[in-house]
Amino acid sequence: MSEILNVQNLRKSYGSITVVDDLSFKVEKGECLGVIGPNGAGKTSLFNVIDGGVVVDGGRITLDGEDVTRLPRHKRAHKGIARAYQVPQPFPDLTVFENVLVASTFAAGLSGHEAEVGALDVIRRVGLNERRRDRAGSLRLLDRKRLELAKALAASPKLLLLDEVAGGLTEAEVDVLVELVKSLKPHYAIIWIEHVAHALAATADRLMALHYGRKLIEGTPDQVLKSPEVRAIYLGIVDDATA
Ligand SMILES: Nc1ncnc2c1ncn2[C@@H]1O[C@H](COP(=O)(O)OP(=O)(O)OP(=O)(O)O)[C@@H](O)[C@H]1O
Repeated sequence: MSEILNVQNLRKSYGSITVVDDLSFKVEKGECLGVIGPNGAGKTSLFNVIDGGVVVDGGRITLDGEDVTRLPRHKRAHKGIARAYQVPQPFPDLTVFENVLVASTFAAGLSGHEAEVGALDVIRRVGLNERRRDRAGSLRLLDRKRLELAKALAASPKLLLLDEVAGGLTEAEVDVLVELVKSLKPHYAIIWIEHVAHALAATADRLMALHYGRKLIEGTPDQVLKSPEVRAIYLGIVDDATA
């Protein structure tokens, strides 16, 4: 496997509040790193500094060996960082195909036939082929999540940032999404922020728990979810051993 993202000693503060505190980790192609932490732990802030929405105060971010720390967001997108959001916001009056075509045209810089082929390919991969002519506004939530993923994939990313994409889904729908993310895993480096811990446990190779912007622990899902620190701080459970 090849290293796609390497983050070293990242720091970001807003005044006296440090939201990303000396954070270092790596993600390889074919790997999914799950990120958990209580509200306000700095998970969204971490995605913001990785995708270039927010400029870091210190540290270094490399993508596939190239330093992107000072690049603006749109340039990082062209280099291969794509993000899918919790609340999909497609153009509701455009079809599924047209929405993805917009992404493959502008984010991937494709045009004409190439853009159309690229859009149809990712639509198939997320399981929306049957619905490609439907208005995005008519889709149920799971299909809107699929469309959100297709738009991110249309940019031909190396690194896929999944920002609480399981939010709002039923248990059965989460299972479908988990299978979809698993099918994508071999082709990308994935970081998945999620409050639905069992979705991450089923998908991620490693979990990283954040607390006040700091890495609390990183390890296999089992190691992290069973660790006394995570149980105490993230899940609010105090073991006898830590009480
Ligand atoms: N632009 C900003 N200015 C000031 N404080 C900010 C800003 N953005 C985030 N914060 C603060 O940074 C901290 C981390 O927020 P962040 O949204 O990254 O946490 P989170 O782990 O994603 O939380 P949640 O699970 O609720 O989404 C919070 O205390 C938040 O209030």
